[in-house]
Order: sequence, then structure tokens, then C-alpha cells
Amino acid sequence: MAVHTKVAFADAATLVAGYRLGTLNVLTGIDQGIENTNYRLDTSGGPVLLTLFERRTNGDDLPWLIALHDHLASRGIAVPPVLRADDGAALSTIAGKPAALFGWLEGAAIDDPTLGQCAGAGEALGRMHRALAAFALARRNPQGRDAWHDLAGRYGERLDELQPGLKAIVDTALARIEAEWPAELPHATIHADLFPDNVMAVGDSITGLIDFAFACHEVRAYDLAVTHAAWCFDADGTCLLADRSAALVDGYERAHGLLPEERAALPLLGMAASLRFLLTRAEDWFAWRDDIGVTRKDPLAFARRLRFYAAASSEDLMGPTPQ
Ligand SMILES: Nc1ncnc2c1ncn2[C@@H]1O[C@H](COP(=O)(O)OP(=O)(O)OP(=O)(O)O)[C@@H](O)[C@H]1O
Ligand SMILES: N[C@@H](CCO)C(=O)O
Repeated sequence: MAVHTKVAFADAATLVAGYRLGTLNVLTGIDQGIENTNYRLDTSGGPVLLTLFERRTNGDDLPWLIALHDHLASRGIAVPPVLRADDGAALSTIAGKPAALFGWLEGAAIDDPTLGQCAGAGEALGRMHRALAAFALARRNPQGRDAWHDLAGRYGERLDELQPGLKAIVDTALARIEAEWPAELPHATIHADLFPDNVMAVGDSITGLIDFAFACHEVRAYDLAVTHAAWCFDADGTCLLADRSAALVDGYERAHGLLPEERAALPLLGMAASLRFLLTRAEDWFAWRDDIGVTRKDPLAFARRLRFYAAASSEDLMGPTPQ
């Protein structure tokens, strides 16, 4: 479960009193997620989400994150609205951590996506990219190429504890990604972590996109590659699920469209996305302690995806290029 920081009921009640939410009735830690601490706050004004931003979110970036939520919400993109306290503040401190309250979204985070949810997520991603074309504030990617080099250097030989030969696989992938990185493709603010568990749905209908903690200015098509890597493989990451892939990419094409150069770069961007999650999961794996209660995620599921993308063509991922 991801409650890294315990929040006392009295502290949460004091926080709630500073908003137009009435009183706090129930405080419930949320098990899902690994990065931040989340609580559901049942208030007399209805449920809201309390997020405490933990180690991978730089506190200096939080005003930017709030501006991003405001921008998307004001353009009709279904994201949790940031609530303002009576004094207008969006950010506060609770249990020593920076925190914010967000509107509660209907539905549940997706676990095992249906084809309808894949299509809906592709469309939602495309609509979000349209809305973000007018978002001028840039944040550098905190989990981008510099971070991958740093993590690969830091864990080096230890990667071979996860799988013999993994260090060499990572080094080879990093070198290829550096050599072929499509820096000339359009850049934009992207979500950068749109896993199924960051998309809320009721049935096949998407009710919202959550968890913008890694949003950043990056190659725009990298966002589709992250989403593709997260949604379109079997559980252990060995096999591409072609019907999910087609549904996701078609949804994105309908809502936004892909340039031929973006389409051509998707295998390399899929390698990059796989490397990102392989390395951050490896970091979490080595740091894991069973008393923290956070479920550790399998880094090797992304080593398998990395192998797939390294050998794939864009037709393998998306079918023939439209003429
Ligand atoms: N606005 C919201 N409304 C309702 N439920 C939410 C909302 N935001 C988050 N949740 C619930 O909290 C869970 C954890 O949220 P989130 O994914 O943001 O956590 P995280 O630790 O930052 O995650 P990750 O490990 O994906 O980085 C979600 O799976 C969802 O069930
Ligand atoms: N979505 C990520 C966690 C956030 O970095 C993962 O599944 O590894």
C-alpha cells in the first residue's frame, strides 16, 4: 500500500477546516499507487483526495503541477480539479510534507484494460495533448535521459542480480537511445506515466486522468510510447497484445493524429519508455523493505518490453502506415 506518511485525523480535520468543505468525517489511506501518499477524505461536503508529495516529486515543481491541473480543467479535460483553501492557497504542508486537495473522480482506476478502455485512453491522451498545445510553462523531465544514465551508473553491476546480463542490455539500449533520440520531433507537455492505474473509468467510459507527478516537457510522441508500453502487453511483458495496441493508437489518431515521423520513432520511444520504468522499478526494488508496506513492481516486465521494442518496426506496433 502507498501510505508512506501517516496523517493524523486531527491534522486532516484542521486542513479541511481551511476549505469550504464542512467537517471531516472519515480519513482513509489509499492502498493503490507507489509514489505519493494518498488519502480519501470523506467530508460533509463530499469526498476529496489528499495527496502528500513524496520523494520523486521536487517541491519546487509543485506550483507548476497546480498550474497544469488548472489549465487542463479549464479546457474541459477530465482531471481532478485542485481545490483552493479559503485564503486561495492550493498547496499546504501536512505531516511535514507538501500536500494538496483534489476533487474526487467517479469510477475506479483501471486494472486489466478492456479494448473500449484502450480506445478511450488513446482518445483522452490525444485530447489532453491538444489542450496542452497552449500550455506555455515548461518543466524538464525529472525521469528523462539524464536520470536513466544516472540510475544505470548508480546500480551498474547490481542490475545483474535481477537478471544475469541485464547491465549489458541496459547499456546497449542507452547507447542506442542516445544515438537515435528523435530530438527534432514536436515537443509538448506530456503526462509521462499514463499507466492504466492512472486512468479512472466507469465501464468503458474514461472519467479522468490522474497523477501528473511526472508530467514534463518532452518529445510528445514519447507519451504515446509510455502509454503503449503500459497498456498493450500481457502481464509479464512478453507479448504485445495487438488488439489493445490497435485500439489505443486508433483512439489517439482520432483525437490528435500522429505525424509519419512520430509513427516511425515509436519503437525507439517504446525502448526509452521501457528503460525508464525498468530503471525506476529497479531502484525501488533495491530500496524495498517489507515493513514499508509498498508493493514492489517487477522491473523485468519492462526488460521484456525493452527487448520487444528493440526488435520491432512501427508496422509491428501499429500496422501499415496510412497513405
Ligand atoms: N482524484 C481522485 N479521485 C478518486 N480517486 C483517486 C483520485 N486520485 C487518485 N485516486 C485513487 O488513488 C490511487 C493512487 O493515486 P495515484 O496513482 O495518483 O498514486 P501514486 O502513488 O502517485 O501512483 P503511481 O504509483 O501511479 O505513481 C488511484 O489508483 C485511485 O484509486
Ligand atoms: N507507473 C510506474 C510508477 C511511477 O513511476 C510503474 O508502474 O513503474
